[in-house]
Amino acid sequence: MRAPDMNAGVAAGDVLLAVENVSLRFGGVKAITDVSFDIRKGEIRAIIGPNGAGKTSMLNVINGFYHPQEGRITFKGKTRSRMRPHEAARQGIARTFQNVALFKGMTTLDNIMAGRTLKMKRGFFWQMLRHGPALAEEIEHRRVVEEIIDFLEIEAIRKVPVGRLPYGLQKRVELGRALAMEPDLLLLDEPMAGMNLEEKEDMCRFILDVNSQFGTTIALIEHDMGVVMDLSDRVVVLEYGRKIADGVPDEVKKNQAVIDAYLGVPH
Ligand SMILES: Nc1ncnc2c1ncn2[C@@H]1O[C@H](COP(=O)(O)OP(=O)(O)OP(=O)(O)O)[C@@H](O)[C@H]1O
Repeated sequence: MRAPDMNAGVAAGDVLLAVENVSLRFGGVKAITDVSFDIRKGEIRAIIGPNGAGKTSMLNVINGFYHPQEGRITFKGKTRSRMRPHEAARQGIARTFQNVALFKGMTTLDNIMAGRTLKMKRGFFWQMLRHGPALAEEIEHRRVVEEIIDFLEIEAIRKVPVGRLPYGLQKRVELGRALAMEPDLLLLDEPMAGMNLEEKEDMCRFILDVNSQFGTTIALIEHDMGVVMDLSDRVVVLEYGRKIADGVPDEVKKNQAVIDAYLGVPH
């Protein structure tokens, strides 16, 4: 697979996405309160915190699903006002979900192909004709998809409907579909949830390989602290919607506020 587009003048290590003073409320519930952090190009950034801390809400703000009442998001140097998820996807943000969100009756191949939709330039009419430029485009999409299948080692299940696959493999297909968008920023919501040890180890390896081989920047939510500390370059910690720590894993591990949050100590 080609490395994702290194466009937009964002050099490795520069800020790819900035979250500034974001607050999000649902009626009287404060899901996020005045949170700021950034994600640098090329890094693996973890967002952690106890249940209900606001992690999923934060991913939903980043990918345009929720619109915060306050604060702003800057991606690749552009500050957005309101943006819909498909616009975020078009700008290079892909995501996977806490519970697998695939077309269960469709094959692995078709699910990953569905991830290419945004990249398709020719309209429906041309695609139907499967002729000339549309055919050339389809061949190119196929090539990328086959490379992803190869990369994720799922050749054996390419024609299997995903509903029949074990959970760990479904999660891998979901990762494949997100990769098919060739994103600049990949958001993973609990990529190891519900997996056994072997499946977790596989997923860790794929995440590290996506990051190192394609240079894809990754932000992930994960509850398994061992995984978080092993995978991440930097970790931001939320509790009750507020940021309580931000730093490299070794610092965050020793942070008293983080230890208290995980032990449920009130402060
Ligand atoms: N759509 C919504 N409507 C109302 N309240 C919501 C909504 N989404 C989240 N919340 C509330 O916002 C807070 C943060 O929830 P969120 O799901 O972002 O936390 P989380 O850290 O991802 O939790 P978990 O680890 O349990 O998935 C919670 O109090 C939750 O009940």
